Amino acid sequence: MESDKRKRLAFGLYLNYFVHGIGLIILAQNMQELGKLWGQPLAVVSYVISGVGIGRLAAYLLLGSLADRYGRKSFVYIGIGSYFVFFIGMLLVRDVTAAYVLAILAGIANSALDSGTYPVFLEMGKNNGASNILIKAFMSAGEFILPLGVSFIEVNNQWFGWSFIIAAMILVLNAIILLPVKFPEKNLAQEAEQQLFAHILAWRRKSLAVLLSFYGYSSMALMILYTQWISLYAEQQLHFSNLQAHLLLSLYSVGSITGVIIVFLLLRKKVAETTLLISLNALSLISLLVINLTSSSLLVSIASLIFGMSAAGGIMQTGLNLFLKLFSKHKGLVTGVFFTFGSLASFSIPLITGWLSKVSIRTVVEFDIVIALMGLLFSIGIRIVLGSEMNLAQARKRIKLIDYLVVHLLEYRFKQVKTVGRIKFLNQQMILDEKQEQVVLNRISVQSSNKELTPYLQDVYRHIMKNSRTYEAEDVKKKKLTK
Ligand SMILES: O=C(O)C(=O)C[C@]1(C(=O)O)C=C[C@@H](O)C=C1
Repeated sequence: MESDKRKRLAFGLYLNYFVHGIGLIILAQNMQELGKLWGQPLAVVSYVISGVGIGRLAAYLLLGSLADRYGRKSFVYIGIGSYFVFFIGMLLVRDVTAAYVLAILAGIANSALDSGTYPVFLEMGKNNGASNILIKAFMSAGEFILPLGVSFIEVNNQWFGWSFIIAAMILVLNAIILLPVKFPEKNLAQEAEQQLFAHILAWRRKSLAVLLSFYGYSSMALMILYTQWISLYAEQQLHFSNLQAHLLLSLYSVGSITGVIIVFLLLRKKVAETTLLISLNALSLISLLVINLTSSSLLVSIASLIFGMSAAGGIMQTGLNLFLKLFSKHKGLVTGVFFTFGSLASFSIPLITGWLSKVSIRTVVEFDIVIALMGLLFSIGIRIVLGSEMNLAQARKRIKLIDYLVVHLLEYRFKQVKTVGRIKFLNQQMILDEKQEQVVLNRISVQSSNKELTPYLQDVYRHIMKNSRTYEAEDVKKKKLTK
């Protein structure tokens, strides 16, 4: 794919996620206005918002598997179209049932975009899935800008619907940007990837699918719980001022954006996904423990920043990337499965924590520690099942080190061979010693711990000994000449 087209495609796809970031919070940010429009109390508006989650849950698996069959572009367009109807429709409908249907449509839009987009970035290839991490950055930018826009509109006494209209306009622009772009051939990079994962046995693949799906749940749950409860926890349990308590969430967002950049750069440097999963999950566990164990506002603030960086810096997307690479024939379906588990978290965590909060808000935060621990265990499990040899660049780095050692050992061996050669020359013995060569080859067979490798090792040694003979002969010839 030419670089201009590639840039245009990436830009369009990212811009969709900027709008999606807006879509994620636009209903919550306009609850009062929407309530007025529909003549309903806030509780009913909140009920409508839950429709988004239902739409997601219903659509992910179906759309994901269809996206594998019918190509990605149509699904990106289904996403754009559904979101467009959602944004405009929300301003037009006057009854709650219609609004609920539109909310479900937003959920469908979300799943269509995801199933159509995440696989594409991997199929564009080249940077180890780092581009998928930037999706998160564009979402965060949308989530960051919308509240500012909403308060700007409010302060200037403008119509609340403008933010909906602007979001819809960006979608129209996107539809135009993406129209002439050809998406990469489905599963183009697949062959190379499959080579890399071809050795993974069926039972390992099954265990990895289960672990990564659970990781889809835990990584989403970790963030949802934190953002929902941290301010209340800081105010009620740590006795922070209202401002300090809300600042924690802002620090979390700043951390999240920083984390996205860090994870992006690390993935480009070919750091293995499993290394990132383990270290970032460990970091989010540690920061939650700090938040739980101290009430110092400085420490808690730093911990909130680090938690945002580690738990919300694209680590969920990193898990998805790994999942996609392992099952590269079914990228759409895998995206669907992963986010179905994520949606289950968005749906169940508010229910579970609502119930736990009756005990205390501290218990709720403790529950987040349990989730972080589970996430860490899943990551370690994934690393163990996968083995550490799955990253091409990393494996090559290890080979480089091994070759360095082998070259030095061979040099040392040739030095000894030279000595043997000179002794044989003095004793007027033949250079070729078939018996000795057989001794060497037998020894290799005894020494090699992997019997599958024995014939290869013996062949390597036949070549080494052939070269030893040539080396010995050359050395002897030189000696004769200098005599
Ligand atoms: O041990 C010897 O006689 C050698 O010359 C060394 C060596 C070897 O590389 O191991 C090389 C040539 C001989 O045919 C047998 C063995």
